[in-house]
Parts: sequence; C-alpha cells; structure tokens
Amino acid sequence: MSTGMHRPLAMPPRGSGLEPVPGHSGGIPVVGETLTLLRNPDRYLREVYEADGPVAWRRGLGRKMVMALGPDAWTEIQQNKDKAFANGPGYEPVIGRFFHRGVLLLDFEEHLFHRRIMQAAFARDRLVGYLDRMNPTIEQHLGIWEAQGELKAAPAFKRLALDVATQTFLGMEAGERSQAMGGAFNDCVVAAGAVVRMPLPGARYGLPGTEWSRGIKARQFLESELGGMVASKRASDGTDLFSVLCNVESEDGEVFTDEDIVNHMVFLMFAAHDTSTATMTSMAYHLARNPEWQERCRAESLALGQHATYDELQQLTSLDLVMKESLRMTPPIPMMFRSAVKDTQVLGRFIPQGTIVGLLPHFSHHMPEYWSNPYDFDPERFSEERREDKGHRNAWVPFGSSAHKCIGMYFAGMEIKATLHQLLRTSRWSLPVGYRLRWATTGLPQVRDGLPIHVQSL
Ligand code: HEM
Repeated sequence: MSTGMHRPLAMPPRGSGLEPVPGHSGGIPVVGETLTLLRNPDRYLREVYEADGPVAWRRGLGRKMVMALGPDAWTEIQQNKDKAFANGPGYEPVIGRFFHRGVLLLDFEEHLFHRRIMQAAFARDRLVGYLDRMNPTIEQHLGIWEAQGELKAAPAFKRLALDVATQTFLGMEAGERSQAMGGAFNDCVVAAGAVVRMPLPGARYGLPGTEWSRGIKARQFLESELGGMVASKRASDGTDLFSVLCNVESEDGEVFTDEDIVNHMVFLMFAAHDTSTATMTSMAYHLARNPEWQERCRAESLALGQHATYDELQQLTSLDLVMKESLRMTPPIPMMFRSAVKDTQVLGRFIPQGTIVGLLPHFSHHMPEYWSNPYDFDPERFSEERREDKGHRNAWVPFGSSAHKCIGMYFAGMEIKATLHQLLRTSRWSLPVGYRLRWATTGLPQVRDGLPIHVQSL
C-alpha cells in the first residue's frame, strides 16, 4: 500500500481536547487508493485500521473520505447525539439522481415523519399478505430451475426477486408491462453504480448509450407509470405494497402525497431487489459447498408444506443461522454514507463540517476481535450457545442500525427464507468441482460468473 504524505484531516479547535483524524492521500493523484481498495478491500481496510485506527481518512475518487472502522466508531456515528451526521448529503452524490426523496435520503424530523407512515406498510399482518402473494411466484420460478438442471443461480435469483417485487409491490401480474417496470428499476440501479456518470451539457439524458442515460430515461418512465397508477391504487383495498402505501396512515393520521408515494416506491424497489439477490446467492453457494448444512436445512423444510406460512418460516432455525452467517460474510450493502452537517467528533477525533464518512459493515463483520476464524463459514457462531454477534451490539450490522435501520428487514428475511425453503424441498444443488465464488467489489456485491450450479430434482 502506498503511504503518501501523512497529514491530519483538519486541525481541531484549540482547547477542544480533540485529536485530528490521521490519514494520507497516497496512491495515484485524484483517484487516490480507490484501485487498491477495489482490488482487495479486506487487506486494504485492515492496513488502514492498523496504521491509523478506527477513524482515518484517505482520498478516493477525487475527495477525502473518513472511514469509520469497527463497531465503536459505528455506534457513535449511528447514535448521532448532536445530529451532526446526515444521510441526504452523504447519499445524494452517489444515488440521488435516480433515488431522490427516497426515505434513506431524508433526515431528522422529515425522515421521522415519512418513516412513521411507511412503518405501517411493514406491520406483521401486511407481511403475511405479501407472503401469500409471493409464494406462487417463487414456486413458478423454481419450477424452471428444476427443468433446466444446469443454470446460473445469481441472475436466476435476480429475475425471481424482480418478479416478486413487481407482483408483491406493484400488484402486477407477470406480463410485458411488469417486465418493462422491472427492467426500468434495474436500469436505475445499474445507473446509480455506473462509472461513467457525468451528465453531458446539452444532452438531456447524458451521454447517449451509457448506463447513466438509460437510468435517467428509466426514472422518467417509472415516474410517469407509477404516477398514473396512484389514483386507482388509492381507491383500491389491494394488499400489494403500492396500494398499502397509498392508504396507510401513521398513528397520528398522517398520509403520503402522490409525489411521496412515487418517490418511495422507486426507492423501495431499489432497496429490495439487489440486496435480497445477493443474500440468496450467497446462501445458495454456502449450502452447496457445505452439503451437511444443505441436508440439515432440508430436513427442517421437509417438515413443512411447500408454501410455508409466516410463523412456520420462523421455525426454520438452521436456515436462519445460514442466512445470518451469509449476511455476515457478504453484507449486501458493504458501505454506507453520512455527511457531517456541522463540526463534530468521533471517538475523540475531530470531524469538520462537510466531511463524508463511510461506514463499513464488511470490516466489522471480519474483525478477529469479535469473530473466531472470521473468513470461515460457521453458522453455529450465531447459535444460542455461542452468540458471537453479541460480542458488541454493533458487530453484526447487515441491516444497519438506529434511525435508518432497514425497514424491510423482516420482509427480506421472509422472502429469502420462503425462496430457499421451497428450493430445499424440491431440489438438491451442487457446484462445479473446485469452484470458488468471486464477488465483484465495485458497488453492491455481484457474482462475476453468475454462480453456475447443478440442480437435481428430489
Ligand atoms: C437482505 C436484504 C437487505 C439488506 C441487507 C438491507 C440493508 C439495508 C441497510 C444496511 C440499510 C441502512 C442504510 C444506511 O443506514 O445507510 C437499509 C435501509 C433501508 N432498506 Fe434495506 N436491506 C435489505 C432489504 C430490504 C427490503 C426487502 C426492503 C423493502 C421491502 C428494504 C427497504 C429499506 C429502506 C426503505 C431503507 C431506508 C430506511 C430509512 O432510511 O429509514 N430493504 N437496508
């Protein structure tokens, strides 16, 4: 790793008793150490931590960024006692063009207001309704897996998650329109992670043919499609998430405007599908590499029917351990962003206003200080006897924590378990000899080769 010139991020105010954040701008000018980070994030972050501790700065893609490494720094930032850390200015430069006004990008009072209303759409009885909708879709997709025998699991999970989302969220039956919506959501997600991002002066949609320009068109398409559906959804008593959002009220009777609903729907589709896809892919891989775990999970699933109920899914204790361990090893959101809206401090280190801070669950999830053999697949570490995740209350944080903690956490667990449960009951699957899964480390985790598997009907 290049060491560059060591410099404090900013000098703390005199008499404050604070230390400066240590770091350096090493590596290539402008790009800094981004390439080193992308090549081997684990080693890179460990080196930063050992050199400069849990709050350190480096330069990445043209700007300085503070990295919060480990659960102590995480806890202070997430507690946000002086309301210094905001999401909007942290996320806006990364995903704002496609997901503006999503609940994740709102802050403080306004965030609380929206979150309170949205919460009602994720109450238990609503989840039960969503599960009824998704079970037949899952069965239909897995039927295709069985017929194919050999397939790439990651894109197949992605198609499944997109179909579940369009049907469960939008209440649309499979067909051309739902496919067009699914495709548009996907274009927004791809564009948000695009490397070529610059809008082209004079070109309404940016550089033609780029992921960015496809994303802009897709966002417009979604706004017009969803906007056109709001009135009929408000008038319906449907059980899909869209109808629910149109009609939910907080305990104080607050409701969403039409514009809020469109913005929230676009963001929810984004939040829901790649995260669940990555988790299911990771679980399918570990279950194939560890056939004893696959059999153990299958035994629990065979004791239930094909369409498990919400309560029955809670009985799949081995599958739950596998899900937790997969989320630990590959958290679907490896980095979260905050921006300091005023001068503040973390663990006694001075953070000036305007600083972008990255929270890194992947790092916390692999700290040998909290996890035994952190790179080994060992679901039992979450068992009641061991509970390694209790070593620190923020050692395991795939769903975040505090004010912005994932609102879809129980929805995600339900969808993921319902899918794996059905797959375990109908099929046994394995990997090519000697196969090792490799995740691409740019943006959200993606499997480079799609995860080839062999599926055998039971
Ligand atoms: C395994 C799947 C999932 C994982 C790992 C995950 C992870 C996360 C994380 C880490 C955050 C917090 C980000 C931050 O604090 O900066 C978050 C927020 C959020 N997630 Fe999820 N998520 C998943 C699935 C879902 C699903 C299925 C939905 C919707 C149905 C959803 C909706 C949201 C929303 C709306 C927020 C923003 C909450 C707020 O700002 O108050 N997520 N998620």
